[in-house]
Amino acid sequence: MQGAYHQEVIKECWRKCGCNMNCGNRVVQRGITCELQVFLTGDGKGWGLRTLQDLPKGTFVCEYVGEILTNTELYERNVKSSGSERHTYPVTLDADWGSERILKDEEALCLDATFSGNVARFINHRCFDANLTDIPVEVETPDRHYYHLALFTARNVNALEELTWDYGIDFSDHNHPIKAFKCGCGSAVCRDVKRKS
Ligand SMILES: C[S@@+](CC[C@H](N)C(=O)[O-])C[C@H]1O[C@@H](n2cnc3c(N)ncnc32)[C@H](O)[C@@H]1O
Repeated sequence: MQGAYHQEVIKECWRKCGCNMNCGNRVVQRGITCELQVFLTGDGKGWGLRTLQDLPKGTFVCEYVGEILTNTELYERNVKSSGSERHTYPVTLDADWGSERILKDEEALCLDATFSGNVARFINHRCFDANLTDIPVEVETPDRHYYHLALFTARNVNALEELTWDYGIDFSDHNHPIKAFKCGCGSAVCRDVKRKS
């Protein structure tokens, strides 16, 4: 994943720490605190998400919420809905960080926001220089098979700026089970250049 602000994993305080909810190491579990707005982008990307306040670099914006599926369940869901265009992109959870073990498909988890999610499902993609970056966060459970995926600002973001995230799509991979959209991120380093020509 891209972003100027990136660290491997955040472990937030939990019930065994003896602190309370005001502890400075309980950020993601307190939920969204900045003013966000879903808006119509008007540039062909459909709905998007923007901030209504200036956000300094490193601000927690929101969690990426979705149904937790195994890769096998996601594949079956995709097969059943083939033909209808997908409007959300499942996020693969890189479970077992730090371990050399390669997970089997039926074990590997992902978050699918197609039927159930939060405002993060309105965040549009931007190649490379997106203003949000994702950081795995361990909240409450030390189980490394599942973690929360939190989105933080990768730089200072001004009020009314659209919030964007690099979905990590390989636009040249035509064999991927999910057909990529034609990217209109507008980035000078857009990865979808060949498809446009
Ligand atoms: C997670 S949704 C984002 C919210 C979406 N714009 C909506 O109106 O619900 C992902 C979808 O948004 C659109 N999208 C996101 N980023 C885009 C981009 N850079 N260029 C064109 N379309 C984009 C694509 O249709 C994609 O399938």
